[in-house]
This record gives sequence, structure tokens and C-alpha cells, in this order.
Amino acid sequence: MTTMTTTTTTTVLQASGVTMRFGGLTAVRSVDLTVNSGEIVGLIGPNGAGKTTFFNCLTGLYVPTEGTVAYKGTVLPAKPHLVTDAGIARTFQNIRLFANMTVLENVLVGRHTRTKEGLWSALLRGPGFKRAEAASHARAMELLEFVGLAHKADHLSRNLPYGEQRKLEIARALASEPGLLLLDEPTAGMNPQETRAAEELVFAIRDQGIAILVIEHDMRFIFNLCDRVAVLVQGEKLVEGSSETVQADERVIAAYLGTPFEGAPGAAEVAEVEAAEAHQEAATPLSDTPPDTPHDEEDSAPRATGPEGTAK
Ligand SMILES: Nc1ncnc2c1ncn2[C@@H]1O[C@H](COP(=O)(O)OP(=O)(O)OP(=O)(O)O)[C@@H](O)[C@H]1O
Repeated sequence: MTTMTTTTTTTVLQASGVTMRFGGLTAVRSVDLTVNSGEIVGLIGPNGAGKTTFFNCLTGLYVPTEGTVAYKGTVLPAKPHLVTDAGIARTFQNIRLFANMTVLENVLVGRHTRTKEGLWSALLRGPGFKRAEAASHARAMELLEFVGLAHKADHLSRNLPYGEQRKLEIARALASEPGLLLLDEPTAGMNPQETRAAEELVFAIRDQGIAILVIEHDMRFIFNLCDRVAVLVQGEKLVEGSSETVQADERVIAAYLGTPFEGAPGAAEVAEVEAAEAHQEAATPLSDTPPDTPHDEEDSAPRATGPEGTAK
């Protein structure tokens, strides 16, 4: 007799109409994104496209100007600790470890949302607290084993090489027992071997039943890894689909190369500004602009929008 196993897909993350404005700048504009159980979803886009801002909206660091973020069907409050409690964990583009704590202690810090022992129990170090402490310690060691850092449990985290610090960040995020893990540029600064190892680690995390949303500039990593890829350009979702679909989409290629294309997000605004400039030029007497004025290269170069967010 054969038994049939059916796997049901559930929606883990549902972001609906998420918009984030900073004064006059719309960093994220009406973005919808879904991550289902068992999925690895990639979020890509040129520098300044709004990827990290979107992550910050998902994790409660920013209160979106508009839109909602739901985790397993429940709309989340925009409070980072409540988002972690609900089941979403993240890593940061700029590594944020406690440099003077050991590797093990860093993971134990990540467990605090899942440790229910109260203050008195901790102060009195009663049997309940000791049991919880032992369980936390065992789980933290298991996670270090999982990411390949158990042998460095007693090392200070600041003494780890860069690639291992990134692994430790992942172990710490996993310590909150999430159902969804958000990775912000997990391979930044890694060499090719470390990047391949990170790829394996992400697959292994997914195999443990944790859905993953990952921002990454390394396209090979993204296209190898992801079941689905969403492309943000100037704060808007331009394309979403399989790696093959996204790779073949000429709008994505144009967005990365900086070539304008019809219907590009922001194209209407650019056209409006150009028209206004042309109008102003026409109204300006020619004698104001000496013909031999040197052309300012910097002004015409496309600007790479630098990381100005508070939570990179
Ligand atoms: N706290 C902030 N205040 C004002 N503007 C911000 C803030 N955070 C981000 N921005 C702006 O929002 C836009 C999107 O930035 P964001 O960092 O989200 O892009 P990104 O896609 O993550 O870029 P990168 O790939 O370079 O990390 C940029 O123009 C940026 O300058």
C-alpha cells in the first residue's frame, strides 16, 4: 500500500500596499509581497531601490506610511520586539553582534524572546530558571553546531573572521525560533567559498521549515537559491517571478544598467522634471550661460544613493 503525503502551502508573510515616505521622498511605493511556507524568496534591485527600507517596514523598525504586514494571517504591530515574538527574525546588512560577548552568549541573547522565566525566578535562580537556562544553552549549542561554529562557542565574537560573524548573526536570528527569516545581504564581504557555504546554509534553514526572504546583490547567489524573485526599482515592484523569468526580463536588465525604458517606475516624474527644465532653459536668456562653461561631469553622472537609513 502506498501512502500519499500532501504538503499544504500556507502564506507566511503578506505585505500589502506597503509605502514608506521620508518627507518628500517615497522610498517604497505600494509594494505587495507574499512569502509562502517552504519558499526562499529573493528581493533584488539597484542601490537605493528601497530594499532595506522595505525590510525595516516588515520588521517594525519603521511604521509604514501606508499598508499592512501580516504574519500567518495576523497583521503585525510596527514594534520590532512584537514582530520577533510573532515569529520573524532578521539579520542586518551591517553586522550587529555584541563584540565583547562570546559566540555562545550572542546566541543566548537571541533566545530571550523564547525564555519565559520571569525576573524573580532569574534573581532567585530557582529550579525552573535553571531548567530553562540549561535548555537554552543546549539549543544555542545545537544552533552553533548547525551553522558550524560550535568549536568557537567560547571565542569573543569580535575575534571571528567576517564570514563567521555573518554565520553567527544567522544563528542568533534562528535562536528566536522564527517561522520566517529575513536576510539582508548575507554574503556581503564573503569570498566565493564562503558564499557557496552560505548558500548551503540557507537551503538547510529552509529544509528545517523556515521560510526565507533574502536581499542580495550577488545575482548568482540569488538565482541559484530562490524559488521566486521580486525586483524593486525606485521603490516600486517592477517584476516578480522565477529566476528564469526575472533574468530574461529586459526591464530588469535596463534597470541595472541604468537605461530608461517605457513605463519605468519614476519615468513620469523624470519626464515632468525634464519638461520643466527645458521650459526654464527656453525662458533663460542665452547670455547667462557662457558657451565655454565646463561641463560638470559629477552633476550628470547617475548618483548611487548611499545607505542613509538608520537600520542598514
Ligand atoms: N531613514 C531615512 N531617511 C531618509 N531617507 C532614507 C532613509 N532610509 C533610506 N532612505 C532613502 O530611501 C531610499 C531607499 O534606500 P534603501 O536603503 O532602502 O535602498 P536599498 O535598496 O536597500 O539600497 P542598497 O542596495 O544600497 O542597500 C534611498 O533614496 C535612501 O537614501
